[in-house]
Amino acid sequence: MSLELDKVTVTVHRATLLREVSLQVQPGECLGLIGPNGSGKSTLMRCMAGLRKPRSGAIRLRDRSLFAMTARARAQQIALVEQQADTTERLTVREAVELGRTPFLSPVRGWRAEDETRIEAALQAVEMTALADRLWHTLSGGEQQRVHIARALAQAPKLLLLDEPTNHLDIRHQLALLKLIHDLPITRVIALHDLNQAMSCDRLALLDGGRLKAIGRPCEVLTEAIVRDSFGVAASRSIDPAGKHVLHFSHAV
Ligand SMILES: Nc1ncnc2c1ncn2[C@@H]1O[C@H](COP(=O)(O)OP(=O)(O)OP(=O)(O)O)[C@@H](O)[C@H]1O
Repeated sequence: MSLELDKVTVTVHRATLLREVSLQVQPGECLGLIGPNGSGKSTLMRCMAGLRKPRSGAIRLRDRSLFAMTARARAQQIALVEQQADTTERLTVREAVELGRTPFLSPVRGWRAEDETRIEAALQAVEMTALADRLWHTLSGGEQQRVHIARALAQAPKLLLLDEPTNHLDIRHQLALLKLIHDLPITRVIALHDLNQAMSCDRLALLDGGRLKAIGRPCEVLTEAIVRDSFGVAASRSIDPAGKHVLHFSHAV
């Protein structure tokens, strides 16, 4: 599922949050979204999910305008895991994950065995099967985050958008989640703060002050000069024994 943004500009009152951002996400690609705090990553994610309409510019999902689609049609294709998601409902973990199947249900299309299978697989993928009957509000931050991801997986999206999904997760669950995302055969956009984790994406898009500053292969985008300029950090880069580029940060500049 391809996604194309053409000169997307978002304003709030007099502030411009995104300025003429144009990019294409190719089918099956994992595009990492990086940038300092406040650079516009979450705003761009919400635009890509169809939750925020740009003031100008176009967003097309496989050649179709995102905003010409109904919310239900969008939800059948796109899943978004937001940075801060909460619910006041008294839900169990399983019920929270079942919400991922809502876009596919209708009066003529009830709950099926296929939905059940997807719920079980999603719970298993994030290692939450054992906690399936626990109440959502009793979970830790990291466990809640894993449930959000399970809900998005249960949605079986063609485009998966993840806004800092490793937030709250311990290092084992961070690595397990990144591997899970890496192995998914669908189009993915993932906002990450950890620049070394971002190195594993197929390509990176760097936002700075609401503008797209660079897009390309991770080793092209995350140069020492760009890290200094956009993130204000002195860094050096090396290649580890597995052939992966690794950034070493020394101090703020
Ligand atoms: N409703 C709003 N009114 C005014 N400014 C806003 C509004 N929403 C977001 N902003 C501002 O827009 C900018 C971009 O915010 P956004 O959340 O997209 O950044 P981000 O790159 O995701 O940041 P972070 O890395 O801190 O999560 C920020 O400066 C933020 O303060």
